[in-house]
Amino acid sequence: MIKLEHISKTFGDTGDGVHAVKDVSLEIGDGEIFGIIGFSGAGKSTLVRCINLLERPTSGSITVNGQKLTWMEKQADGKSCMRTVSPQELRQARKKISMIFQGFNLLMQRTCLKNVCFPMELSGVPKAQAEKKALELLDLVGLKEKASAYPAQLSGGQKQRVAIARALATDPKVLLCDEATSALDPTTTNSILALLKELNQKLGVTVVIITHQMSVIEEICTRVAILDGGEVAEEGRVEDIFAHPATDAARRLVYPGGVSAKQYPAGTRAVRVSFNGGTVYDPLIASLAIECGVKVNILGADTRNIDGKAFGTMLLLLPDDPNEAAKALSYIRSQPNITAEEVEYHA
Ligand SMILES: Nc1ncnc2c1ncn2[C@@H]1O[C@H](COP(=O)(O)OP(=O)(O)OP(=O)(O)O)[C@@H](O)[C@H]1O
Repeated sequence: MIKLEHISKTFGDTGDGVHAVKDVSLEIGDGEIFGIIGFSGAGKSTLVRCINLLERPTSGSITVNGQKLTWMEKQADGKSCMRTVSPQELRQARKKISMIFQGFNLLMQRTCLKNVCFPMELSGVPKAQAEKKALELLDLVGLKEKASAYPAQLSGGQKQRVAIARALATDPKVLLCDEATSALDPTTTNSILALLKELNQKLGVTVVIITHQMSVIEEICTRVAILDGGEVAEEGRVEDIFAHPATDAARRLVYPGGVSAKQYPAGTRAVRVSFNGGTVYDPLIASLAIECGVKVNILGADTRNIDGKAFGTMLLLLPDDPNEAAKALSYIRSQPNITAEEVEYHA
């Protein structure tokens, strides 16, 4: 379990410094794949780097794998001050909290095998034992045949696989992924996300992913926190956030293009249909035509399929005939897992 309590981080002076993270509290369960998403500058990297104290928070308590890494302590003058574990305890704790990065951070003069051996060398694991484990890990990430290749000879996706193998060398319980797929093309991104999901299931490792791409969250996370201006704007199950993005930040991330009615002429009647997790591709438009004899046009759509369920919104043009429009509206409203609102038009 990762428990963050009232984490704040200010760079520079507390007065006029940058408040990168403001009073963030989160709990991430063992074995979860948890996403932290936000726009550039929202404080994602800073927050995730607080989890392993690569960044020391200004205040707040951090507990990882049952161990308090920072905590607040009352002083004689009544003020609270932050305490941290000793450097030696932190080194031990970090073995169980690995991290991968957007830029892979591989050692370019070392072969893939030696890169994976590196954390084991630091821990004093005998060479033969380290090499045996490194080969197993390279096999696990599908790159055994690249053991003696150098990072420069690998593609971006392969480099990230080596970085993942290296991150697993200390048998971590937590894997922090800082924009780990942002430098990769969509196909490679998907293969790395599939690998992370597989490792989560096989090894039970807790995965924390920070990203600015909702598609990454959608692909593998079960829960997500949305950071906005250093604060948690929203937190919850991915499908709930997709169904009902309650904050402006969530709406901008979930539906960046939005579905706007403003581009259509005044007087047009339309209905905004929100899909709240029913079976995907329920043939709403077709059944409107067949069961009600009403034809509607799709003006815009921004829908997503998450685990076989439909989320998102669709803007439908209602027929000019008021009776037909009423019929269509009442049919749409009678459908399960759908909400419908008539859209107001402005000239
Ligand atoms: N070392 C630093 N010194 C001063 N300010 C910093 C430092 N690191 C981050 N910041 C500031 O803290 C804020 C949050 O930055 P952070 O990198 O955590 O955001 P982010 O959400 O990860 O952004 P991005 O997606 O662009 O990486 C930004 O305003 C940034 O300029």
